[in-house]
Amino acid sequence: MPDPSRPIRTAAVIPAAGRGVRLGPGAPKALRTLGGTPMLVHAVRAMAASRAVSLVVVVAPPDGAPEVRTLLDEHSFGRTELLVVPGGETRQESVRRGLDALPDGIDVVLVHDAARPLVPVDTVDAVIATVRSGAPAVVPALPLADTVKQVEPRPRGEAEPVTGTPERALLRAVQTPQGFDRETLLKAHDTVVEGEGATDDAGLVERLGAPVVVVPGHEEAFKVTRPLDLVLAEAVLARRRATDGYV
Ligand SMILES: Nc1ccn([C@@H]2O[C@H](COP(=O)(O)OP(=O)(O)OP(=O)(O)O)[C@@H](O)[C@H]2O)c(=O)n1
Ligand SMILES: C[C@](O)(CO)[C@H](O)COP(=O)(O)O
Repeated sequence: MPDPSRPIRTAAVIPAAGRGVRLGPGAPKALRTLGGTPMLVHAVRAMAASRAVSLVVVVAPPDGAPEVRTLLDEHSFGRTELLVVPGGETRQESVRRGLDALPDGIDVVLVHDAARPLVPVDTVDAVIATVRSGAPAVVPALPLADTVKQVEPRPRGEAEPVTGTPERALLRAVQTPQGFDRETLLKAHDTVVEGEGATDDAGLVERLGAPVVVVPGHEEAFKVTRPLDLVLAEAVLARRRATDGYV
């Protein structure tokens, strides 16, 4: 039985073990710089900016945990505690390793892509507040600007037959941090096996049949995936530095 007088503790797991193949050749994506600072450092700062987040678990490239620890030790994240663990071959495996490192006493868990370095703190806080108010799984998301077609996939270069057009007003593009009641997220990772097609943590929870809710996301929480995203991220960061004194 949970002790109602114990304060709710929130931790963030940051999967940062991806290679960044779509960004092109270079260092692992999380270690590439944005305005001279590694993307991962921006992502950790974004989580530490929330007063609710007391611990950040960074999931480093599988053979790079000591280097990532050294890099993070060169920066200050206020009172937020940091752990660094090695990641796995897939995002799901990397998140699982981060969850395994969580100490007792954490009730709410955020999972946040290192590849979304510029998520504003208001979005982080809105996700946490919604989990704390009783929702077991919360995702920030935005309506789509484009119409979406379902297709029969064909090899690259071949025309793909369209099989349907989902109603756009019912669709949302999902971002991170996604927020969870810890037990729900652990159960989802324990239950849903890799390869069942979940591309995010909320997708694992959906497969349990547990409710997932959406709160408004933010345009600046976009994922740095392709080279053009890096151009946009540099521009957003330069504007923040010029107008908000952001580091
Ligand atoms: N084995 C993996 C794969 C991905 N990630 C992390 O999951 C997040 C979202 O993944 P994505 O943007 O797809 O990153 P990459 O896998 O690095 O990109 P790509 O698919 O282009 O290689 C990133 O922060 C990435 O570091 C991870 O921790 N472990
Ligand atoms: C978790 C995520 O960022 C939500 O949009 C996304 O699903 C990650 O996908 P990726 O292909 O692993 O980047």
